[in-house]
Amino acid sequence: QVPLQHGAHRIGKRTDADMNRWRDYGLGEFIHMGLYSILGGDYNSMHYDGAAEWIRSWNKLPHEVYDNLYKKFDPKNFDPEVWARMAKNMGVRYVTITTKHHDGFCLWPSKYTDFNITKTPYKKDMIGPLVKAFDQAGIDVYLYFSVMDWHQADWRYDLKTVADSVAFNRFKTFTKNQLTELLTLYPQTKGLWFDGTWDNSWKKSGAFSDSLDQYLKKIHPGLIIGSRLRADDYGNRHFDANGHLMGDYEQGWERKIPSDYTATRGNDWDCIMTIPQNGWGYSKTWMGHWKTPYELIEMLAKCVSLDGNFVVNFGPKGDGTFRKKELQTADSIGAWMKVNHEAIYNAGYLNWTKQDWGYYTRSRKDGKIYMIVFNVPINGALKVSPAKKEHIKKAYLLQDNKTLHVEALDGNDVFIQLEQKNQQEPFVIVLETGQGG
Ligand SMILES: C#C[C@@H]1N[C@@H](C)[C@@H](O)[C@H]1O
Repeated sequence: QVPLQHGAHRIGKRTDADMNRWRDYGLGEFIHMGLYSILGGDYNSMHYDGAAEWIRSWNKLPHEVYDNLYKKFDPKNFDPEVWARMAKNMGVRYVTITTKHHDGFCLWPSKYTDFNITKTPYKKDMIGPLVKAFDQAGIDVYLYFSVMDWHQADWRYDLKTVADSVAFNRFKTFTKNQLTELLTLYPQTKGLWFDGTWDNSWKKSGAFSDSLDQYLKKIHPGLIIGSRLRADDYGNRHFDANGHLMGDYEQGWERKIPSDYTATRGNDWDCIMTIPQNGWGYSKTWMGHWKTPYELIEMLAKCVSLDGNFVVNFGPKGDGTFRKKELQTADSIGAWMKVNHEAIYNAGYLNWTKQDWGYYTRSRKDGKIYMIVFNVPINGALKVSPAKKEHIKKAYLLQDNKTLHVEALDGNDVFIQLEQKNQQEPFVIVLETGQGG
């Protein structure tokens, strides 16, 4: 064990009510909205082939042009109730909204910088109405905040000189002030989602990140902060020098999912996922493959089966509306969730042998076991190998309670026979089990 001042202060999962609620969400939504939403990945009839919200870093787009986009920011068709209804229909139980991305533009009336929404044609706060609308829809709100802030003169990528440290100390105060402002203005917030903490300047500020984490939780008890905020005494992020998670959940699963339960190290975690290959802000041209609803539902099932949550990202256009493909995706996921949410909400890992047909989840409420089936074998028989001493008493389809034939095999293995094999979408089988035998 390496002696650490600013490593993990808690070993193991948080067990308070706020974190138990987070653990049971299952499905979430991420929303990236900002000045980049105006450009949609294009400038001067050219298309930026990076992530659309990073277009300011494109050498074909002068910083001055980007930084003056605030003069055009006017989401005339933005309606927070529409956003909240879309999320509710999709079945999400938490939403993370960008308040300030790396460009430093604030979607709330911050008094710590003029680079904020009150200076735009739109003028009004967007965060407040969104927090209210989602909160009223029963969807918990988390606020995304980028520590890296390209607009702030005191931002530093590294701390090489005394002058760097003096400037960065001012930047730390600015950051703490803005975060205090957000939690004060929007007290319904359940957590903060930090980003832009990978540079050396922040890695060298482990003590500050530790004190900031503790300060924010003191002024907002129960606040949930993932592992992307802190650095330890040696600049390690997410896991300290002793391999312990620094945060309430692991926040490293960006566009990737753990391969198996071991990869989760038994921590809480969630995966945030783009519908296109990459790109979080609105892009007029979705590069490469964009995921179908069934691909996203399979990712959701896999995440929940490994004790995680799955968060789908949406990038509204500059006018405040969503592209048709995103609305259709939200609708399709919502239609599936309406029938099958019991296998997702309040559910998690089951230590039975993974089978090719799909994923197991087990309800944390009543222990019920679910099979979320994506691949029906040619013989129509789904193999189930329960853990020792557990045996299958009954199997039935969640959607219509139709009982399925269970054929005993060696030990307590069984085949669950499907009468028909032409399912058109993922479906759920509920298993009732007994002990002994
Ligand atoms: C890199 C990076 C950022 N992290 C994701 C959550 C997006 O905000 C992307 O711009």
